[in-house]
Amino acid sequence: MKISAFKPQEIIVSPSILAADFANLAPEVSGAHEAGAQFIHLDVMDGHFVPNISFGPGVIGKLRAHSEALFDAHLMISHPQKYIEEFAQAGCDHVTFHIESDCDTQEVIDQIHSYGMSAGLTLKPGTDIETLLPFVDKIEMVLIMTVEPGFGGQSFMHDMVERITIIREANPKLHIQVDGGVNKETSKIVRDAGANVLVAGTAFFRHPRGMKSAQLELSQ
Ligand SMILES: O=C(CO)[C@H](O)[C@H](O)COP(=O)(O)O
Ligand SMILES: [Co+2]
Repeated sequence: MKISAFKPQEIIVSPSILAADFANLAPEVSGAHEAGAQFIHLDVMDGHFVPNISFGPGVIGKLRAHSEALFDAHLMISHPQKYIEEFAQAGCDHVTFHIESDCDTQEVIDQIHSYGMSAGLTLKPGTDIETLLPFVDKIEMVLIMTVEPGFGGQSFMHDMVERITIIREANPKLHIQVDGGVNKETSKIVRDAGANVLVAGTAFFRHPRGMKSAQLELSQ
């Protein structure tokens, strides 16, 4: 699945498997797609760029056979340039990395594109949004973090919402993804501001009435 199959006006839910049952990841991923999610958000953490360790290309490669959803990797790692080929081979369709990573930003964007994947850039809440502006015409998606990266289940940072408007004005054709504390209430706020890709971990996989209810609440 390619991101070009989706329009930036289209509302897309990207469930973060960080909140799924790690002992049952294959049915969690296939169930999310069956519930209507068109992306699967894969939070890769190296214990260095962020204080947490999650999973890597090995796990993603095993999951690939269980879903036709767009595999949307969010790399929270210090040296993304070392691993792009591995994420491509694992079956990722899209790779987002952090502008604070220790790499040449344009070189990593080009590397991602060279494997036929779409590229995304993101930034921590404390990083100036202006740093992203030189790249908005070079990538397919911007990810606005609405929590400090590293852990699921945190509260949505309302003061990040104005970043969505800034990016939407800078490039109306970009996909704008929001990640962190997205639920029934906050999804409306970010959609109204111009975001179209909604990452949800806790609100999706731990919804009391299941994934289909979560999908409906996040996209309506
Ligand atoms: O990138 C992330 C954390 O760094 C996760 O994608 C995010 O936190 C999703 O979890 P939740 O919806 O529970 O906030
Ligand atoms: Co994420």
